[in-house]
Amino acid sequence: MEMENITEILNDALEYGRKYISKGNVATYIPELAKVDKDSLGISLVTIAGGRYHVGDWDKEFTIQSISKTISLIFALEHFGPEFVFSKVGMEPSGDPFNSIAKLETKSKYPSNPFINAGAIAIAGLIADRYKFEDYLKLVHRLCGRNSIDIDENVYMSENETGMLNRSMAYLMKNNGIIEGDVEKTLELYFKMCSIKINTNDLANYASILANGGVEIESQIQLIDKSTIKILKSLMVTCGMYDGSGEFAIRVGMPAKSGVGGGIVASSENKVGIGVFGPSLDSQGNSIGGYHILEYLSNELGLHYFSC
Ligand SMILES: NC(=O)CC[C@H](N)C(=O)O
Repeated sequence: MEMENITEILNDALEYGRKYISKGNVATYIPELAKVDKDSLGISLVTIAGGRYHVGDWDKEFTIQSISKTISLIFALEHFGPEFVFSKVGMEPSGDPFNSIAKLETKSKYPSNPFINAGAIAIAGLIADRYKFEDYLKLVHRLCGRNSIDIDENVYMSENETGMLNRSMAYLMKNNGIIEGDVEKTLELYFKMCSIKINTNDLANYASILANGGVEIESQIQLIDKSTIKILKSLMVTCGMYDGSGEFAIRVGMPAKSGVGGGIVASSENKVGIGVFGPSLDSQGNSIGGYHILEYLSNELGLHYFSC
């Protein structure tokens, strides 16, 4: 891949993404998130050869939100194994909004996949029974390459105070035997996971490990098992962009995961890891600027998994 003019391409991508900001809105259902600057936009890109590039608001911190669901899946797969994890949650896209409770009542007591809220709460339940938030945070530090990462207390409190739909799903799953332990402990862990503060550089570091088969670029250490990577990236392709995952697969073609804080993590196999941030969201809850930035980069740099 030609990387000489990468900063120029990133700046062009940023300007392209900026045009879409006004078509979206920041998340307001978590009151603390409504306070963020809608116009922020940043990109970080790390190549598997170790090149690092940043443009825009790449060092602005935002909360990781649903991107945390990928790291809790890694944590659960590596501590409990796939058989146990997938005895609690499915592997299929839901086709419903990320916070929908509907299918838990009408279709199956098992959440459709680990990346919708219900699925991630079920996985938080597995973790909360046996581990502490600090154990999870250590994995975040390792994957993002920064030990100073911590939670945003205000966002955590805001989610805990207002997350009644998440609370309802958790109690329904407790009733149905999906959550075995303490529901409030499960929710505390889930809300803390969502409230972790990161920047796009942290996401690009993490994404570069995904692009590099689980191996950290600098140390060449295998941080994530290859079998975990296979499951994780497959789910990122099918479910990573909520019920917009199908169109994203066509337009962008990278395993990715978004969060309502405005972040998206995306990786292109054996090429690059990318983190983008733009808190203005589309109707599905994906960063609208970030989505278009990734589409631009996919086209310009040939990052689509089926690009030829
Ligand atoms: N899609 C998201 O990023 C949602 C995460 C958010 N903390 C919630 O539980 O609703």
